[in-house]
Amino acid sequence: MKPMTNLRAVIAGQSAPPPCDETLGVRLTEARDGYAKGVWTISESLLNGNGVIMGGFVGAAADILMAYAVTTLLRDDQMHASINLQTTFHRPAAAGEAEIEARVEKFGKTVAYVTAIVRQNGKEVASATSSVLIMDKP
Ligand SMILES: CC(C)(COP(=O)(O)OP(=O)(O)OC[C@H]1O[C@@H](n2cnc3c(N)ncnc32)[C@H](O)[C@@H]1OP(=O)(O)O)[C@@H](O)C(=O)NCCC(=O)NCCSC(=O)Cc1ccccc1
Repeated sequence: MKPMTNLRAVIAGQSAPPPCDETLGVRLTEARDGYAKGVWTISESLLNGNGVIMGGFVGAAADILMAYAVTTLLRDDQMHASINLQTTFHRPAAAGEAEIEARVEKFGKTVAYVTAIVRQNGKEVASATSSVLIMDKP
């Protein structure tokens, strides 16, 4: 495995984001108290055969913001991993800009329950839920 990126350092502006953020075009704009917000610049390279954005990429973008929301509540000696991800596609997403907001709904000792909403042109494009395992760093 490659070295880990410390998401707390990313939030603090002290580290570059992990490669997946750049690959997908997701940029964190705010993260605090179990909440994270970001802008997703959606490339045409993510279009599917129907001419809309492939649903898996929409879920992945939401997953990225949910990770930042959880990170705001972690101790420095903790890390996390998503253990499931469910995305509902309310409208097709198009190439261009979208906004993503993520919230930790419940932060337990070992599992956090997180939701996210993806909006484009002021309309809800997708909503996502995820359970996230909280672990001690090795
Ligand atoms: C169509 C339906 C599933 C159901 O709609 P209904 O319950 O009948 O509701 P309604 O008709 O009210 O429509 C709701 C809103 O949607 C809008 N709209 C609809 N169609 C289009 C359109 N063509 N283009 C633009 N907009 C369209 C429509 O104007 C309305 O918007 P509005 O309220 O006026 O602003 C809708 O929820 C939807 O498109 N969800 C997203 C599904 C999605 O993107 N999935 C992920 C990608 S699939 C994948 O990756 C797998 C794959 C891989 C490879 C190859 C192939 C597949």
